[in-house]
Amino acid sequence: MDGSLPVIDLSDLTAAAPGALERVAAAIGRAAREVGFFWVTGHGVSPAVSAAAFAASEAFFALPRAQKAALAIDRVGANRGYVGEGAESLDPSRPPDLKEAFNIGFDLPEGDPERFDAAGQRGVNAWPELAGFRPAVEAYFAAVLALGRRLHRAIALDLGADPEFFADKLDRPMATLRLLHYPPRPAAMAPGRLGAGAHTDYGNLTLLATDAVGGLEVRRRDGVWVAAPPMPGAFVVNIGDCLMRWSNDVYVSTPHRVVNPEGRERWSIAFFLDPNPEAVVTALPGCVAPGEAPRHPPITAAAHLAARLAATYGGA
Ligand SMILES: O=C(O)CCC(=O)C(=O)O
Ligand SMILES: [Fe+2]
Repeated sequence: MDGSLPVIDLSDLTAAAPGALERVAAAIGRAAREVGFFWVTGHGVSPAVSAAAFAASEAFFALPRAQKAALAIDRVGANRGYVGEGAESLDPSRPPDLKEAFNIGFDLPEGDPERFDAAGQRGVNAWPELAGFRPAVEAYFAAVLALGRRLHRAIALDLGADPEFFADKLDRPMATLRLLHYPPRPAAMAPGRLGAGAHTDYGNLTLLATDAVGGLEVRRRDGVWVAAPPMPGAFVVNIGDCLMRWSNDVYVSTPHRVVNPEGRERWSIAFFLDPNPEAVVTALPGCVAPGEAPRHPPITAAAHLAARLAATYGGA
């Protein structure tokens, strides 16, 4: 593999054609077991919606530092808000990532008793004062959430469950959209510093849209890092740790990283889809051989995510 990840065309699924779910389920199942990463085309997310989200992201990161800092994640809470350059190490053994990010979460409506929670995943988004930013980002959020849920129907089928298995585990998800901005690699930089250090993603699925600059690298099964060149209009989808656990490790959550390009900025938008906080993550029956025990004990999705986030921000 030279970085050419499998490409799965979802056109039939998007159009609800007969047999499409079975075909896509088989293709995703193969990619999820062998690589843990694949591209999707024909996904139904409008190019205009994506372009508007990228434009909103560029406008946000161009704001004066103080305006971004006013929305800092430790002020906003609940994993929402601005993460400045140097604040995060996706690979905690390396110097901090050379990137900045803005997180938008799945908000429950006003008056919902679970709109806030003590465990820190539920909360309310903070928005910059930028005309058009919020509607552009919310439209993109809704589009990728719908796509993520559609992909889960195929995944459930592939893992031997009913296609609707995940529906009530993703109706109030811990979903996070991250606008990401990678500055060009500076001339003098701490050795080993990357845009995003090697990591696996924490949740069920990640849907990543990148610009045409490149820099994403994926670790092959044999340990070799390969570049995953951008594919305009497509999403990179990868399996996260939580879905690997649902699948009893049948699917792989594959390490990846971002190397900042020389002399160029890079923008990407990652959408992390995690289950509802109270969903109990436990191996699907179809993934456990008769007479064998699941490889991991059950855990709530909230506890799983909290543990992974704590490690990244220099905690546990
Ligand atoms: O920006 C990218 O291309 C990838 C980012 C990523 O892997 C992450 O934020 O988890
Ligand atoms: Fe990632």
